[in-house]
Amino acid sequence: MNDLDPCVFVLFGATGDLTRRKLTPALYALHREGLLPKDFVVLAYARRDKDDLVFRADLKANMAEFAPSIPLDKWDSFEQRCFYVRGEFDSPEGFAALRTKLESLDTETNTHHNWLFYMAIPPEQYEGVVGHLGAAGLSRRGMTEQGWARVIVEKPFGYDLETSRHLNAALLEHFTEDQVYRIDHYLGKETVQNILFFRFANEIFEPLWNHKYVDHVQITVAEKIGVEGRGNFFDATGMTRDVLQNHALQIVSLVAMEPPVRLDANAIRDEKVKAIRGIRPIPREDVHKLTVRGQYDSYRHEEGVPPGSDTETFVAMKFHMDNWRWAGTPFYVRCAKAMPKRTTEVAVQFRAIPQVLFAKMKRDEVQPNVLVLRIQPDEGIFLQMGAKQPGPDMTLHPVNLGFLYRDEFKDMPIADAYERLILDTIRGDASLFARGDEVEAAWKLLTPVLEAWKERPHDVQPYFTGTWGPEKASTLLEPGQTWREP
Ligand SMILES: NC(=O)C1=CN([C@@H]2O[C@H](COP(=O)(O)OP(=O)(O)OC[C@H]3O[C@@H](n4cnc5c(N)ncnc54)[C@H](OP(=O)(O)O)[C@@H]3O)[C@@H](O)[C@H]2O)C=CC1
Ligand SMILES: O=C1O[C@H](COP(=O)(O)O)[C@@H](O)[C@H](O)[C@H]1O
Repeated sequence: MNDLDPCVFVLFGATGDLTRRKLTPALYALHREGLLPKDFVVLAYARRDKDDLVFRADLKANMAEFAPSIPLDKWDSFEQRCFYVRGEFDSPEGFAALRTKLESLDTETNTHHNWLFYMAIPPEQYEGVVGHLGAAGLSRRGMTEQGWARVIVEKPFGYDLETSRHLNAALLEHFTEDQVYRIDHYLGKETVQNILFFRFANEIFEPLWNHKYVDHVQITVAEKIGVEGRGNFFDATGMTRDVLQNHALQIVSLVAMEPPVRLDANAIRDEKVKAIRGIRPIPREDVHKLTVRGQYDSYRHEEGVPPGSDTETFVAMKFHMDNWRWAGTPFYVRCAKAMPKRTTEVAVQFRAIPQVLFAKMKRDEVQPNVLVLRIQPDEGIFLQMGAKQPGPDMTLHPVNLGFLYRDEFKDMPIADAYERLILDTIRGDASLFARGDEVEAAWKLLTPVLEAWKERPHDVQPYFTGTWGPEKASTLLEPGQTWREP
């Protein structure tokens, strides 16, 4: 056991997809590994007529469906920690009953009035639930002497700049920013966290990490799958809102940021928000030159997608950075579904050599160095170098230096991102969570682009499933640059 604060994990959305697919396995895995606080209980607040026993059976069924490989050897002790209270989201009486239940759990289970509220619910319900928590005295804004209250909010954090500001204001009416944990599950991925370690624990790369040595950076978030039955949700959202605004921009900020003054939540997030603010706004007249949208061929036949939909399943953007470190080094970001493979990577392409020694070779025979941070799958880091191919000729051959997590950390499987992030909320460490100003900075950059796209809906280019997207994406690149095939 550990010295984490005891607490109650109050779950809103106990029957939802996120709870079934992600939260149940993560909570149980943490319990099984002995990583939860000794005194820790899960309390679901939901509208369906159930009791503790039915709720526990449902959780067990989630494990069978979504995490069958995790042994249930410690299930009995886990389910003893799980409770259910019935209530509506719009009922003050329901929230009063929740308060009574919390207080009785605090006494019975020694959870010290520490409450963690998880919003695994549709975003349109956030404001109402948070308001009721405030009205019932559960948010305990600014009160610390009686234990802590924290709220975990799931993406999307708004739909554009205005709605994100509205959501932040609604949260801050009842909680302080320090109490709010906005989850972006990419930040819980081991290899995304490793971007920070790789950059700031290795002296050799930091001097090269700037416009003088880096020609450009490519960030790819590619999924092999299409919308997989989520057509309704996805068609109203699109790839830009679903992935680029959050996951991809979080990666951009970690790659582009300056070293934080210390490794704490606000110092890290101060630098990340500066990095996002450093991206040059895309003027309306340049939107069609700096962004490309695509849609995979069978998208309009997916369930829930209207026949004439112009929603993008592929998006690529070119970002110029208006800061000292990256001036003149573009960042290319592409996020897409129905790609040839599932892969997320950062490729830092260094500048070409001056060509003096190899003047007789064609330019593209001397490939510039590329550093690839592979975030998933086959997590690892590779540095592409040029080496002499054995033999009588002076032939250059690209080779890789690198490591794979699965070889290097054999007995340390990579945990699911939700495990790490839930643990951090209990620890009270918000380093891997998006702060309100970061989210707003991202929307400030993208909202004008989304607005401009509305005027040119037919710019969405078709592409074949299993290809790297529309040809037009290459028009974003500068001469001599090509999109990588990860
Ligand atoms: N699913 C995923 O993989 C991911 C989800 N998210 C985010 O997580 C959140 C939840 O998503 P997801 O689980 O997919 O959503 P679901 O629609 O599957 O689940 C919603 C949950 O909220 C409950 N709920 C909705 N309205 C009410 C209401 N008026 N009163 C009481 N309960 C209500 C539902 O209860 P009931 O069963 O009674 O209707 C259900 O438990 C969303 O914000 C989503 O964007 C983020 C990343 C990934
Ligand atoms: O948030 C989301 O992310 C997933 C991709 O996550 P990954 O961990 O599998 O890379 C994406 O499929 C989904 O549309 C989006 O909402």
